[in-house]
Amino acid sequence: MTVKFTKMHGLGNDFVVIDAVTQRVRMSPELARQLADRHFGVGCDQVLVVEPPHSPETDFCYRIFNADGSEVEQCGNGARCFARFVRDHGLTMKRRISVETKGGAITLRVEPDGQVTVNMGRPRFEPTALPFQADRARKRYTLELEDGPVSFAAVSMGNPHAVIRVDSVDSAPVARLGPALQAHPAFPKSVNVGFMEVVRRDHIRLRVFERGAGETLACGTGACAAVAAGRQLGWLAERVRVDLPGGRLSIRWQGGRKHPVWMTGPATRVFEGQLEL
Ligand SMILES: N[C@H](CCC[C@H](N)C(=O)O)C(=O)O
Repeated sequence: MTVKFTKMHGLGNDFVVIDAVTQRVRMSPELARQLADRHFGVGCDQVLVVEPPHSPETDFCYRIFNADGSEVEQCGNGARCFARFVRDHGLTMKRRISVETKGGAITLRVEPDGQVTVNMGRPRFEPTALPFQADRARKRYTLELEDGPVSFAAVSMGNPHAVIRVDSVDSAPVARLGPALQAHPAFPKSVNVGFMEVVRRDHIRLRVFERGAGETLACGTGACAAVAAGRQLGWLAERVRVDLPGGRLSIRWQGGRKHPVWMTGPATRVFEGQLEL
């Protein structure tokens, strides 16, 4: 069976995007792994599958599979690429699109300049962001790892994040600490590990070792989690420029439990292709 796909990226965080609205596609963890393989498949950090909505309030459903085949709750860069994909493929003419994900419904706005603004929902700092029980009031946790204690903020953007403040992202031990935290019993579902350098109150640099994909060139939910954590800890302003290895995102969070995190950034189409499944 021939299935069309589009290769896209959000600041270098790359995706294979498949229209399962007009095509009959049954995604599986095994197929996602095959598609994501950079030698035997197309190659990507995540596979995104666009499906019809389950509820009348939303326009679409979109499913997210990491390169390791795990299906996850949310993907910020993927959401922007999803919005561009459904318009480019004539699945909608809307500029304001609502979509269901495993982590909840989000709304997207395609700007006249082609950038996409996403309401990523409210950040959650409760221990639900951490499977182990912890003091709700605590804004940072410390775990004893082999190399010593590591302090981090725990934030859920629908998917789990641990945000570590570092002096410099260039020298941050991303390849060592990322996997160590992900393997820790405190995170039985693993975790996305962000390394945040605060340049100014309105500017951070960030690297993210992602769950199910390793270090990526950008992570949208990671940028939202880092800004929410930094603001919660009093280090950041409401509007923050986030510089990731693959480029820049604009993140805004007013703070407080009621307000969502807003993310604005690009969505790029690389090529169209087709698969024999
Ligand atoms: N690796 C993430 C999913 C992709 C998130 C990232 N690509 C983004 O842009 O938010 C997880 O397992 O929760």
